[in-house]
Amino acid sequence: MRIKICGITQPQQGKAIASFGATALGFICVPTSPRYVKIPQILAVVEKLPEKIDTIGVFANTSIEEIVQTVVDSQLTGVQLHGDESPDFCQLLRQSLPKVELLKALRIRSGQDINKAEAYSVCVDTLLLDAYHPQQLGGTGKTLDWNMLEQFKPSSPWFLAGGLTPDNILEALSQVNPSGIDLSSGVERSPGDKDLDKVARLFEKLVQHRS
Ligand SMILES: O=C(O)c1ccccc1NCC(=O)[C@H](O)[C@H](O)COP(=O)(O)O
Repeated sequence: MRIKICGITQPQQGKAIASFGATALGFICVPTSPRYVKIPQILAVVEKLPEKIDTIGVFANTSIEEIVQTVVDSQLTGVQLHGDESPDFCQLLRQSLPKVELLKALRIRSGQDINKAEAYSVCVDTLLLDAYHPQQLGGTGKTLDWNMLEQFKPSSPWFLAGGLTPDNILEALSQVNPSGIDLSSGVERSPGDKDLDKVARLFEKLVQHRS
């Protein structure tokens, strides 16, 4: 299972989280977020990481030019679209970045939002299901209604996100079967400042899940 820790801002924390076993780190490229990082800050983290880890830039409702520039300059391996981007936008971005993993986040409020998944499955590599919040796009700490996802089996791989913590991860994984999990505020001291003790506890729980 892929394990993505999102909202990384500090090189030493990124390196430590990679050594615990994260398979992907996320960088918030959304200026209104308290976890916002610019290109030099992302590069400072990326340069300390082992090559095999995925590095994902998270964007929302911005231009293709801005995304491409950030991906190239920050040496990112993936782009997560976390706003209201349409399938057409995803397809255009794919043409500009054919070798970069493309993820589309869907913020789930109802079954209707889940039904949108298939339209994106054909134009992105991976889906990410996050909780809906009326004011915030992500990093909200709100959980999804996992019951709604018990039968969710899209044609592309998908991450479960939204309010996951070391305390609830086993319960979540007992109900749903994602290809990966994504955590941010559940392993933080404050926005952008990861709590390495919580990250360690998460990986202990994931060992229990496997055995
Ligand atoms: O984390 C942010 O501040 C953020 C801001 C704007 C768009 C997306 C953002 N985060 C995206 C993520 O992938 C988070 O990991 C995801 O929303 C889960 O967050 P949490 O509920 O805190 O685990």
